[in-house]
Amino acid sequence: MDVAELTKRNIMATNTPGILDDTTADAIFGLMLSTARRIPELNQFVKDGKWNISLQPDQYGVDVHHKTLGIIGMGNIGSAIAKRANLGFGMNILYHNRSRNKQAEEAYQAIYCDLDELLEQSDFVCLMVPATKETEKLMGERQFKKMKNTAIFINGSRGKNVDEDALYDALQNKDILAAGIDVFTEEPTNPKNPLLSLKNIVTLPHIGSSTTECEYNMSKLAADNLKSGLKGEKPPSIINPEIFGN
Ligand SMILES: NC(=O)C1=CN([C@@H]2O[C@H](COP(=O)(O)OP(=O)(O)OC[C@H]3O[C@@H](n4cnc5c(N)ncnc54)[C@H](OP(=O)(O)O)[C@@H]3O)[C@@H](O)[C@H]2O)C=CC1
Ligand SMILES: O=CC(=O)O
Repeated sequence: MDVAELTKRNIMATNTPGILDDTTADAIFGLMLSTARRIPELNQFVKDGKWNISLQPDQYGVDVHHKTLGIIGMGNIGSAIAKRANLGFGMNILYHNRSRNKQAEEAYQAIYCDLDELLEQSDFVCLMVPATKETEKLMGERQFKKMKNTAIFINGSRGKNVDEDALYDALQNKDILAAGIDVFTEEPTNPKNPLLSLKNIVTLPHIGSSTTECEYNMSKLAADNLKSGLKGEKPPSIINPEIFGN
């Protein structure tokens, strides 16, 4: 939304913050586990009736626990991912924002890094920044080349934040081990998207907040916002409260 323009025209803008943080973090952490342990691929292997000898080394996944997770965008959802990773899986947390997140540093021993340092040191890189002019194609050829070739890239943010051609090349050339993505540049993605032809990527149809409970809670808050707005009252989660004056 162009909030500045809405404010100029005295139009209320609302959203549903907070409600989806844990639900989205569950989905993105699940994507990370699925990619590292190759769960969708091995699920298919069993269902296709191919499990007739013991698993071969070329089917092994990689560990998640005690590895280093780099979170680009340590905000609400990034912090919920860091909580799961650090307190649940004993992972070391690196993060990059434009500003420091002292709360995450204290609660999850997260270490602030510049972007290149994070990319070079992380076993998992998880992108959780908003889509802005500044973050468009934040992950491109140069950034994928900085990552370890044993590392896994996860995008739980917005498709536009990644150069999909560069991601394809990085996966195809084995510059990185694998990727898990919940979001695409164009959604729904074209079934001919070259990324879908690769074995070392796990894809989801933007399911971050898609649980029965979370969708209900978001709808309810959206309805509460609308009801207040229609009565001329300040909605519970208004983005531009300045239109009500101080
Ligand atoms: N997959 C899904 O279903 C969902 C995806 N999302 C996506 O996740 C995004 C993050 O959500 P949420 O955690 O709630 O947002 P927050 O605003 O809480 O966090 C965003 C973080 O990104 C950082 N950031 C912003 N711009 C930059 C930049 N240019 N460079 C580095 N860091 C930056 C911010 O820190 P600082 O300002 O200090 O830079 C902040 O820590 C959403 O914008 C949305 O696109 C959200 C919900 C569900
Ligand atoms: O990506 C989903 C959202 O709610 O934002």
